[in-house]
Amino acid sequence: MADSAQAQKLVYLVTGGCGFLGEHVVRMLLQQEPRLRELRIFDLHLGPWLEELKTGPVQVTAIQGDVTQAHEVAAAVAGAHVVIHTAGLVDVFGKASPETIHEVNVQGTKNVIEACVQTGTQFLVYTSSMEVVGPNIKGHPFYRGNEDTPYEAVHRHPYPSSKARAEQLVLEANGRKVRGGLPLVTCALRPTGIYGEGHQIMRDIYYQGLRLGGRLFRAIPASVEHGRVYVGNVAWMHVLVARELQQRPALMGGQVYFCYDKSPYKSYEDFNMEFLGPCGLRLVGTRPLLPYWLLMLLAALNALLQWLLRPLLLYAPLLNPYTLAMANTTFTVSTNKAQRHFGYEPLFSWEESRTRTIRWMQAMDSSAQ
Ligand SMILES: NC(=O)C1=CN([C@@H]2O[C@H](COP(=O)(O)OP(=O)(O)OC[C@H]3O[C@@H](n4cnc5c(N)ncnc54)[C@H](O)[C@@H]3O)[C@@H](O)[C@H]2O)C=CC1
Ligand SMILES: C[C@@H](CO)CCC[C@@H](C)[C@H]1CC[C@H]2[C@@H]3[C@H](O)CC4=CC(=O)CC[C@]4(C)[C@H]3CC[C@]12C
Repeated sequence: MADSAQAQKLVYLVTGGCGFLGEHVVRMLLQQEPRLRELRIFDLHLGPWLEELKTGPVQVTAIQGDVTQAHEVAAAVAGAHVVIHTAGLVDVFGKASPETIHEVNVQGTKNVIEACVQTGTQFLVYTSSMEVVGPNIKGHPFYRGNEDTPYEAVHRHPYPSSKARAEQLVLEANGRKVRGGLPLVTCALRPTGIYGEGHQIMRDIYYQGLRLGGRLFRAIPASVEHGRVYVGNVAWMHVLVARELQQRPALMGGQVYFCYDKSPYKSYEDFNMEFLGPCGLRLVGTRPLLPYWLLMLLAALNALLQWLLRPLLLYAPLLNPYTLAMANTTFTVSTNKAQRHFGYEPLFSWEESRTRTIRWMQAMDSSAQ
């Protein structure tokens, strides 16, 4: 609990607070951070659900803005004690140009750092990604690794390259003097593939399954493990890290933490079936139905079609050479660094995470009918 001197004194800013993860961080802060006085939510697109939050005891300030615009960021950051920077362009499907991805993820992060320095905000938590590590372009497995596991991180795709550069900038900024002379304290959280209520890709896969008559066809061997973590636990880690960073700056400043919980190690497709199965979908095949070379060919064909059609329309299917490589390369984490450094334990068990996700999918299903 908060000590009385600090009760309801703090101003937090969440960038990207209307996104999939951002909304969970916002709601978690309101539930779990008793020292909050004001919560600022900064996003390119504000959600209508923000209105319901404005009736509670914490002042909720919605700010429509763009992280690529330094002056908008500085205005939002001024007077905040803590910034949680989750805003980002998450695109591995070729919807946005590499320049736009760089602008939002790298320049946007630079703007957030500079705003903290100029306005005197001392604590910055950055939502990074497992992708800053891998899987790398060589397809090397990362099997239950931790933050110190050696791995050749080599990126070509704009999304992981931009996340890696932004993370580096955030970590390098740790210790810089902010206005007033105090040191900036930063750290980065690296979620693996996040799932849970509001997950757009899960929604897309679900509707794809419905279009295919309630079936999905196995494309990836069941033996390939893909790390997943429940959105509620990722949000909880953000809240805890932001709180503890203020108590233990020397230990936590400049550190990276993978986001983890008790979700089981499975292939991307088998894991999704934990939710899609109870919603009536079936995964056909115990082994991939198509040989890998044929999948690669289809993925390459999709990439070619995307390029050819670009002047006319946006063709951005789930399967492309990058997403195929992601799904087909083992990448799982096994670590207790967050527990050791700031006492993190998952707030939601696997059973609860699964039930909540299924309930959300079933509600989505009935509202679609
Ligand atoms: N979804 C996943 O599995 C993972 C996501 N992440 C990271 O978590 C963060 C949040 O991702 P999601 O919630 O999945 O994505 P999302 O797309 O649902 O949320 C991102 C939010 O940022 C906002 N945003 C985008 N460009 C902006 C700009 N120029 N100015 C202000 N706001 C802007 C969007 O409007 C959106 O509300 C991202 O930084 C992403 O890289 C990391 C690991 C896994
Ligand atoms: C080959 C298809 C056959 O079913 C399946 C294609 C699945 C892909 C769309 C996903 C497989 C792995 C996902 C990524 C992974 O979970 C890590 C991520 C981290 C992030 O920071 C952002 C999201 C993502 C890139 C995630 C995106 C979707 C996949 C590539």
